[in-house]
Amino acid sequence: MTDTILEVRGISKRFGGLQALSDVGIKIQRGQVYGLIGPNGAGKTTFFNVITGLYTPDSGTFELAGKPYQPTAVHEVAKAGIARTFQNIRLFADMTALENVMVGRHVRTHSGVIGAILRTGSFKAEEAAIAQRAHELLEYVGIAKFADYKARTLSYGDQRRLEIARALATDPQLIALDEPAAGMNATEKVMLRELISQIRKDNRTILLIEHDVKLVMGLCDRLTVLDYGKQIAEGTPAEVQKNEKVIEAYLGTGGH
Ligand SMILES: Nc1ncnc2c1ncn2[C@@H]1O[C@H](COP(=O)(O)OP(=O)(O)OP(=O)(O)O)[C@@H](O)[C@H]1O
Repeated sequence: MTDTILEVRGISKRFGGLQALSDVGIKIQRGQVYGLIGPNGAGKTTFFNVITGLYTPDSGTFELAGKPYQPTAVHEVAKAGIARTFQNIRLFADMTALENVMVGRHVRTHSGVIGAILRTGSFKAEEAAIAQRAHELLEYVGIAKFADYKARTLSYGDQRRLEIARALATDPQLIALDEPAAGMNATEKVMLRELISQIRKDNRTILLIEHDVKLVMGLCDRLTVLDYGKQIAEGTPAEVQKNEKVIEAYLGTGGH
């Protein structure tokens, strides 16, 4: 078994006259927290959208756990083992927290639509198991007490935790978090950091887009820095922090 979870090479994506990504490649090892940073508009979300099947790249190849992988449809990506959260939270607002996590879990179930309509014995048993697993995940992310609350009534920070629980429900090989700390206060950020560390300790691999540089530097094993769609640096946080191009992109005339 390979230790590389995701390897992508040569990803390019153009929107009209704008080259959003130019020949970007990353390699994420099992158990790593891998960061993706860069100034506004650098191409981070586009990259996430490409690897999770929302955008079709103009070029590039993908391997997931050593096998060729084609991120076509979003549900296929989840089945293949990549789960994600969104910069703009995308929960089912009028469903309970528990139901939101159960939806994520259905990616891994077998009874299917016919079983659901006929409410067969195996369907009911499977639903009970899904509900139990969903409860465990709500506990894991620290919001079990809100299991029966509608998602929209949860605080911003708790909604982000709920998105993480829903992503974990698919049993991903890789969980991709798009700006999980956005809009969080300092206390929520500390809790998020603990949660991400815990997810890693539990042998999950994490790809993280985050604007909070302190959070990224503290959490990531390696990171890639994008600027205007180009990969300007790759390495450990210590290496990246010293990189001239990175300093220029964030602080110099290239800052945008
Ligand atoms: N669907 C789209 N159509 C046209 N242009 C797009 C589309 N999605 C992104 N872009 C453009 O591609 C560039 C990269 O955007 P992207 O959202 O990937 O950057 P980002 O690094 O995630 O930025 P931010 O930190 O602000 O979220 C931007 O110039 C953006 O306007």
